[in-house]
Amino acid sequence: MRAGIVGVGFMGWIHYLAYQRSPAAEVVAFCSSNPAKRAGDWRSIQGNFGPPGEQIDVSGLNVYENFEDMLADDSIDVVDICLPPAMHAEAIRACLDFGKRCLCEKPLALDAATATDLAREATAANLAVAHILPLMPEFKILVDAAADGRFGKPVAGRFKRTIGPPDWIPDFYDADKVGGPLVDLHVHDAHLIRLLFGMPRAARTASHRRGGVPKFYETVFDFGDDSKVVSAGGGVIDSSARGFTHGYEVSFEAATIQYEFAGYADGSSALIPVTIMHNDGRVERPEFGDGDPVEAFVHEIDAVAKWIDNGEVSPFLDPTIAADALKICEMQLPDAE
Ligand SMILES: NC(=O)C1=CN([C@@H]2O[C@H](COP(=O)(O)OP(=O)(O)OC[C@H]3O[C@@H](n4cnc5c(N)ncnc54)[C@H](OP(=O)(O)O)[C@@H]3O)[C@@H](O)[C@H]2O)C=CC1
Ligand SMILES: O=C1CO[C@H](CO)[C@@H](O)[C@@H]1O
Repeated sequence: MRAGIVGVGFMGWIHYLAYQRSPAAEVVAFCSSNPAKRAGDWRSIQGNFGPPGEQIDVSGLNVYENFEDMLADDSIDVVDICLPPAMHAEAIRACLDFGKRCLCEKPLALDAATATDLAREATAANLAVAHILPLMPEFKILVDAAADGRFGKPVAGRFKRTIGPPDWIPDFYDADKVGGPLVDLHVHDAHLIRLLFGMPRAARTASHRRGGVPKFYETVFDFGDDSKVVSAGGGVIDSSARGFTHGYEVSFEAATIQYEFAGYADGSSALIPVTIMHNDGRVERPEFGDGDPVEAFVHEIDAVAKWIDNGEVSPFLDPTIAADALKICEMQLPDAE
């Protein structure tokens, strides 16, 4: 599979690294508004995991300033959209108009209505959405276990995802540009909850807000009966000492799985490794390699290559489920109850 990346920022760089490692895919082109990046100087890129941006060799790549010029490049099988959230819908529609298939970073759009329209207009035949959690081994175990029933059905889940102030993201709390932490951050867990438990019918949320946009929240989801007890919380705390925390405790009928990772501004970190507490009292800690965060993106790119090369659509990349994740985020808004 031959890809062209648009938007050379944090995710553009991480996806680029994943293509270098993927046996099934390669980057053949990229599009950037920045002349230094077009010349291969990607050292200005900032992010919160993975290696820092580097000088890359652009000699074998088709480099574009104008997105439409890249869309007309016949050597590209898939356009990899790594633009900010507010630019996703227009970029996807431009790909569809040119008859190009695309992979778009999460969130699919800034609101559920636009996301639902996009999923309908595009379909899973020509649009994939890059929701990474189900491809991270620490989270994949949950979706795999729910799918194969090895521990019975999932019956309860508590999810957590919290960051320090994301000062590196302009307009973070602007509902028309990024959408704040529910749409940009919690959407990861909303997508996972949708995959594991199906669609909740409502939610009750308590939140601190900034300019009307939830900043820190706790939500309990309503699935219509008490057979599924699911909650999620997180957002932004006021301390830059926190880099990033995510984790969960998910109970299946026969076992409960726990995991949590926290990274701090001083470079330290804390980990509760994936721990399976079987109902019969056994404790199991499966091995998941060295925790290299780029590896999950290699799995993601490999899944996209299967889609492009064989038409095999992964449910993890399905735009309808990505749109459902945004519907869940909107259930959690203060005026949604
Ligand atoms: N899956 C995951 O774990 C993560 C996903 N994301 C998602 O990836 C997407 C991109 O986020 P991220 O890479 O962090 O963002 P960055 O700001 O780092 O990169 C976005 C890039 O888009 C290009 N761009 C073009 N026009 C604009 C504009 N008007 N304003 C800003 N950038 C513009 C720029 O690239 P250029 O200079 O080349 O034009 C910019 O570097 C978002 O949807 C985000 O939610 C983000 C982090 C983690
Ligand atoms: O996982 C992530 C860390 O936080 C960022 C800011 O909300 C998100 O964009 C990203 O998806």
